[in-house]
Amino acid sequence: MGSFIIEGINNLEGIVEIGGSKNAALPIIASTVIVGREYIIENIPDIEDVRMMFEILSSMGCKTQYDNGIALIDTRELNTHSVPENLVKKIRSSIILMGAVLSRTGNVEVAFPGGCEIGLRPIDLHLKGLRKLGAEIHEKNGILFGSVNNPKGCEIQLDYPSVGATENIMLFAVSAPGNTTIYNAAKEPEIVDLQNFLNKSGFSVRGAGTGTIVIEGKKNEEKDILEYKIISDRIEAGTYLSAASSLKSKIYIKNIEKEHFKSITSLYEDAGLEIRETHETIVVTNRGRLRSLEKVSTQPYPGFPTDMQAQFMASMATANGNTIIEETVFDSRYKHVPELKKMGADITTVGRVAVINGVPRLYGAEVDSKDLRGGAALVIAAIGAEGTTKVNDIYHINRGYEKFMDKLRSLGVIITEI
Ligand SMILES: CC(=O)N[C@H]1[C@@H](OP(=O)(O)OP(=O)(O)OC[C@H]2O[C@@H](n3ccc(=O)[nH]c3=O)[C@H](O)[C@@H]2O)O[C@H](CO)[C@@H](O)[C@@H]1O
Ligand SMILES: C=C(OP(=O)(O)O)C(=O)O
Repeated sequence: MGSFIIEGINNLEGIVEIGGSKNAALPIIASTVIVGREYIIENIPDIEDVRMMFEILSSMGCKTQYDNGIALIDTRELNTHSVPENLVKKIRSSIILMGAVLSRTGNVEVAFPGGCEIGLRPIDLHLKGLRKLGAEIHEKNGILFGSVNNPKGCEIQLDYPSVGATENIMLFAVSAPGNTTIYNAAKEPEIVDLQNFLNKSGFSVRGAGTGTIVIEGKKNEEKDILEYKIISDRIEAGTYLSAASSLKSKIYIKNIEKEHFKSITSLYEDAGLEIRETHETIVVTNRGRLRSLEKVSTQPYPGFPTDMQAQFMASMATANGNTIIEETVFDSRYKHVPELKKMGADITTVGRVAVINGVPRLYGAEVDSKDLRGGAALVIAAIGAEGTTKVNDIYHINRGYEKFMDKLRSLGVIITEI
């Protein structure tokens, strides 16, 4: 399954360019099936999850080509409403195809999705929303069968601002006649990107980025080739920021949308990183050991993202003092903790709370990556550790980080893949 070997070093220096956002690209690629046409989408990250989404679309009769960040997608010949079970189970965003395929064909068959194992991850809010819009959905042997005769816009109050449920409902509501209003919608920048994409496609969505999204359902017969550019990945940018945190470093992080990751930069500034912003670049300087922070809770956007929790924990593992982290979004997202402890970290978890007692140095060890961000956090920890670290099962990391090894090398990290 592949491993990284990382030699601990003394400082990071260089420039790293951030790619397109995984969590924006995946639902946008899924939404291309709603209208059969050709699309040219730029800034698509070169990652395993995207390759998987292309494989799903290809298996359903669509054509996809990808080269150097640009995808050509042709969904005119979609020939099934059945999403292949083996592929659906590999990525989380495959569930978003439910709303998109229902929109296009009025029917869908899809298994429960995969993705990182970071808790229960039910899809009750997706199903509740789609049903309210008129879909009939039942489950048999782990497969969801959906059909719709008379979709109708409606008001949907989400019990929690779920990213996936908001996206799924948007993709079905765009073609359900009448207005749909989603209350307590997720506010993530990736939702705004999806709205922008849908509007450019000829649909009518407004309010994304706030808790209330209004979708005017309508027939969309646009046929022209559609061009779009995905936003950059705020979590990838945050991950390189965390790489600078345990060493004396000066790195330039390019191609960012800095307003999207204010909650990340402000936390690292509080911990002692110097961050200077120019238009699309931030310059991060670390002059020594970071300070611990009293308490950090993960929250839906605009709060501190759960997708940065593991990397932030790796940073705080060598900070001066104790930090408390509370993971409020997922119920089981601490699988990186036992691995960080193998490297000498002093961390105790009780339920969703982790107490990190910063130690002066971590040391190299053999550790296992259990999920995407947890795996990245182990690499971050290894960069500042004394000695050699072997991080196993790096396919988790490759799901969501584009050219991770090459980008780290460009910052001076001594890393090889075996
Ligand atoms: C591909 C993608 O975009 N993944 C992101 C998306 O995941 P995802 O869309 O799965 O995350 P959600 O926002 O839906 O989940 C947040 C919380 O809501 C719960 N929940 C969700 C749906 C539901 O029907 N019922 C329910 O109880 C989940 O179990 C979890 O505890 O947002 C997460 C939260 O920012 C990120 O960590 C993921 O990187
Ligand atoms: C949890 C994540 O991804 P997914 O929802 O695709 O599993 C993530 O990107 O951190």
